[in-house]
Amino acid sequence: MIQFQHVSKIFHGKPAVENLNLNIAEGEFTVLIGTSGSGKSTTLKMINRLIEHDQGKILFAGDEIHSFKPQELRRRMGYAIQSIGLFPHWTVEQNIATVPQLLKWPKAKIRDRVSELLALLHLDADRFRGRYPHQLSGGQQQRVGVARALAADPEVLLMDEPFGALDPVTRASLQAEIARIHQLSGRTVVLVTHDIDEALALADRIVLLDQGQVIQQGSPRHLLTRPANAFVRDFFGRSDIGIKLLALGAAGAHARKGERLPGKPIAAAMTLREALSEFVSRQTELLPVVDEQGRPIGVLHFRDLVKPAVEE
Ligand SMILES: Nc1ncnc2c1ncn2[C@@H]1O[C@H](COP(=O)(O)OP(=O)(O)OP(=O)(O)O)[C@@H](O)[C@H]1O
Repeated sequence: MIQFQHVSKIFHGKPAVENLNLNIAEGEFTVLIGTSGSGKSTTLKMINRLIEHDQGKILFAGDEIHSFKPQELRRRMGYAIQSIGLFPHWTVEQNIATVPQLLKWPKAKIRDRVSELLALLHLDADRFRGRYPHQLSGGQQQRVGVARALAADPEVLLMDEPFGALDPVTRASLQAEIARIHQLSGRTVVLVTHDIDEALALADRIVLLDQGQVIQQGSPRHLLTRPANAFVRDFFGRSDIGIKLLALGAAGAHARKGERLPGKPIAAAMTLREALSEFVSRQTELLPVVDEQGRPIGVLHFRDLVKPAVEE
């Protein structure tokens, strides 16, 4: 879907991105992560030509991005950023409708789409569509920013620290929304973050950058279990790697199916990292597991945390 071939960007004689090769498949959730100044935002902005690359080729859907008009690229790619960039004198509805208006969608279709997106992001349409950005909390503004990026159902969603500056609870709930939207829509997503747990929770593929170069790329499990060098190991936190691996597994996949146990159950979708916390805080070695509808599916055994999943 998006390919970088030997791409470099040089600012004032210094490369911000150097000889970058990336292949982002359609439908894939790619997370760009790295130290501050490693070139993450520059890489993202080169995709929709907010920054023009100096060397190499960037292909979108098979064609060099210079063959597209920047406006066309930006209509086909939603873009959400930390500072949100909502228009202050426009209502929530007008902000979300920016691209559909440009595309001259009929009024009724725009209204329906705004309602649909507000519902998707858990904002009550009747209460929020007429409000102005200053009448919203920071988290609500970020939700509207994400809704705006999704409005015209873009082929690609580009996000630069979209959940930055949020409290951990709101951040976790927006992360869950994005994961759900990605699963439902099957859209290609490229997200920049410096939050390792966010990257591990969301990514199909992580691209770790340092000083404008890719140090390693692969699935979260691959980077945690087969780090290419000491930098990668240190970046993901040597002592913490086991705990981070637990965050990649779900209780449902590790539960012994068919077993039953009374007591307060945990959800099948709970990560093994959270389950570990439950084992310790409840001082138990067995936890009943239920599915989304609350039906019992089995029992998670403490000792099974370190075994491969029954099915994953
Ligand atoms: N417009 C610009 N002019 C000059 N230098 C720039 C410009 N934009 C970025 N740079 C430089 O390019 C390098 C990469 O910047 P970039 O913003 O891509 O990094 P980043 O990984 O997104 O960093 P952070 O996590 O701090 O946001 C940095 O050294 C930065 O100072």
